[in-house]
Amino acid sequence: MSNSFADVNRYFERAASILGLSEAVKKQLETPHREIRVECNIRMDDGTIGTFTGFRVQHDNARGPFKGGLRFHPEVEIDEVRALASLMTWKTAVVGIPYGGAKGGITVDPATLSRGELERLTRKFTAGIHELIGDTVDIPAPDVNTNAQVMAWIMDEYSKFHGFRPGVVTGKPVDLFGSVGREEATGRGVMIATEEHLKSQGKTLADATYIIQGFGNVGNNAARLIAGAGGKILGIGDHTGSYYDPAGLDISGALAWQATHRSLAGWKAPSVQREALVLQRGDVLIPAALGGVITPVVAREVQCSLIVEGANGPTTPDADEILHRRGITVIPDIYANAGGVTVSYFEWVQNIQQFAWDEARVRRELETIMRPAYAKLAEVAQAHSVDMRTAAFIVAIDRVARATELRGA
Ligand SMILES: NC(=O)C1=CN([C@@H]2O[C@H](COP(=O)(O)OP(=O)(O)OC[C@H]3O[C@@H](n4cnc5c(N)ncnc54)[C@H](OP(=O)(O)O)[C@@H]3O)[C@@H](O)[C@H]2O)C=CC1
Ligand SMILES: O=C(O)CCC(=O)C(=O)O
Repeated sequence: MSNSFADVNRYFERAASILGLSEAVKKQLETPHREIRVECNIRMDDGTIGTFTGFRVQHDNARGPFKGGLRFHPEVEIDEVRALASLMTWKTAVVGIPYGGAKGGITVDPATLSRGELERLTRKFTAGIHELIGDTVDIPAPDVNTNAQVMAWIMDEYSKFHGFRPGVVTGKPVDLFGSVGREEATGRGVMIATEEHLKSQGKTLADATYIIQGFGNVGNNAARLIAGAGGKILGIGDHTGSYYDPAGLDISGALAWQATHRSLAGWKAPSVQREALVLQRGDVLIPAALGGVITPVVAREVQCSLIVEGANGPTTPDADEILHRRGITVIPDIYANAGGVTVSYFEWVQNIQQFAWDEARVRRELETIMRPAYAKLAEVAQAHSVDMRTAAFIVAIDRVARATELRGA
């Protein structure tokens, strides 16, 4: 399952036509600025040569340097990277941080590589794109199957060409100019987005039950934080196992199991089929794995009344329409999962200032961005009588279009 650029552009078109943008401006905003494809040949541990393909799509930089994660996954391909890059443009605009949008990826299953092979591949990719990234140009960060260590290798490889520039990537280890709070930031942002919406309904996080698909960086931090705020998590799952208990799952137990076994496989809790997890009964569904998982078939059967998109592009446009008709509210990815890039922004600011913030400050500043952004979307949704996704795209496109016009051709 992957994201498609055409799908993102259906959402774009819907909002752009409400804004009354001309065809020329729409085309300018939709079209990626630059697409990089690099062949990465590395020496494998067994002495053979491994050939992998890496991509970086720089979608738009009207509002600041290109910004977005790097994904290592067997399904990475150019159309998906384009889709994810454009989502980054709209995401950074929705939360009003001074960036454009980009995304990268390498078509590889990192589980099949040794640590040494992974490092050589990361360095090869960095060497292939180093002239086109930089702390004022394009700033990668973690995404699916990449982490702080991968960012450290990118920073180190980049420094061989350009000297010490820690702001070239974010999501670095805290011991290597990373920011406290970046690791959990996307999950924390998902929690804040959920809390804001529940608040608008007169409820708290503790008043709802949750199903979370994906138990990686986004999913497990969202689960931990929501459970910590009193929310009852009924369902969780990763690639290896899905679990559902209407009485509530022991999230601390799941996290401890994952920490020692590196996945949820074998965890002792009532299990369900992987595809069935998102269809179970609960109040809030948080997809936090891959794109395209909420298809029209799923949308017709989902039982939760609120979907908070931790993943990028989890809902296809046809499914989105069905959810809308069924009265199911969707808090869209470009707002709901923006906590990660927001704390990446804080990391970049700290790198530039060479001054580290404490965790309390990171959390406080994240709240001051995420909470008013929700209020803005709710206001626009009401003013235009549209759903929250269309409202988010209206806010984002308006900001990017204004910056583009002010900068001129
Ligand atoms: N990391 C970040 O800061 C941000 C991430 N996102 C988005 O959030 C989503 C998750 O990213 P992230 O948490 O970083 O990635 P991770 O690689 O840390 O985790 C991905 C999770 O999804 C699970 N998964 C993969 N395929 C399936 C499947 N078919 N069914 C169920 N679970 C599956 C993985 O399971 P397993 O480990 O068993 O393979 C893992 O638990 C992505 O869409 C990403 O683009 C959005 C904003 C920021
Ligand atoms: O932290 C970042 O720069 C980007 C994270 C990301 O890839 C995303 O928000 O989808």
